[in-house]
Amino acid sequence: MADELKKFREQIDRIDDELLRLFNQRAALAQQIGHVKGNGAVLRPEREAQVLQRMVQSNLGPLSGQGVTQLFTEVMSQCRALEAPLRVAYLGPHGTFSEAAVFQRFGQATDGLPTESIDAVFAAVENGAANYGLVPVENSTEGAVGRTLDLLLNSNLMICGEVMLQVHQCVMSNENDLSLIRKVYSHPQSFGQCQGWLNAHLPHAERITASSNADAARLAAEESFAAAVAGEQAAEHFKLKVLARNIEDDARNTTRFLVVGKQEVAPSGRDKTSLAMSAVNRPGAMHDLLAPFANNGVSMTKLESRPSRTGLWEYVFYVDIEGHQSDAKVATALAQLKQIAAFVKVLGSYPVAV
Ligand SMILES: O=C(O)C(=O)C[C@]1(C(=O)O)C=C[C@@H](O)C=C1
Repeated sequence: MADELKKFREQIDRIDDELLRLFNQRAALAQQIGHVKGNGAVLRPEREAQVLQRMVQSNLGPLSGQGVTQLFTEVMSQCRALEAPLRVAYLGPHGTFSEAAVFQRFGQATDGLPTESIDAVFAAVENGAANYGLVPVENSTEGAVGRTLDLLLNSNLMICGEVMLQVHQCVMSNENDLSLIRKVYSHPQSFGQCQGWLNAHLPHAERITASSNADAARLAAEESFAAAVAGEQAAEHFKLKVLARNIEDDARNTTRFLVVGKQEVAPSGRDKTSLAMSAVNRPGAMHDLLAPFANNGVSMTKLESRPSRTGLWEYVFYVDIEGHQSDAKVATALAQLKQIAAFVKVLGSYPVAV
């Protein structure tokens, strides 16, 4: 048994030596690419998406597709950081799901900049304090994030990418046992996602709303007999014990985030285009707006409406379509749409989340 273990570990050592040599060879190439780019953008979302897709497709296992994605995200993160530091603004404080989404997408060699609001994320990118921003746009249980949609409409920033984060909620506390909990802090959205579990396991604990999950964890850390519902990252940050994991009522609970920046992203081969549009006020106008997509064989993956804020009962429609704005079909559909819509703004073309 001991002999066998030793033999396997020697093989692993040899593989690690080889991996290290190859990682450094890859990193040196990234440095050379950095010089070729000069002052151009270091982050190339389309290239990163292609690298991840190719690796997932060629993966023969036993590593999972998600595992391969995580490994290569970190490899690219380290390589990219040798070209230039990457600063990404997000909705803070430390310990939020937004922070987790930043590191899931960009890897650990990233400088995260927590801000106080979604507005402040946009402002940080606009004024150059951050290279990119990451903002929540919709949750599978709670729906659209209106503030993000409104800001996209009025900002010059473009959507450069999307991130899908599986949201797992935990109960965390200074206490060791659920039976001691008298108060639970959380953000209203998280309470909404965990109602069933809380009713079953903490029916008598008072539920107190906090401005973010991370703030809930901070409050719970300052008290006895209190707990917070938040992501595991908040427990680590505030040194709380996790008393229960995955307490969300829907196990598929997912939040979609957008990466915003000043860059137009080139096609990756698997892209989405987001746009905002409004119809002239006459019968059938909405139907007409959707016709260019159907007529050109462009699939719509999302349709969301928001009050336009310019007149009573006028709406802006947010649409996601498959394909890049430079694809022939998409370009034709957009040209036709511009002829008939009262207003159209392309918010960006970007790779589908890998
Ligand atoms: O191909 C590039 O442009 C690189 O800079 C290399 C690399 C990588 O590590 O593969 C790193 C950063 C870019 O965002 C894309 C890819």
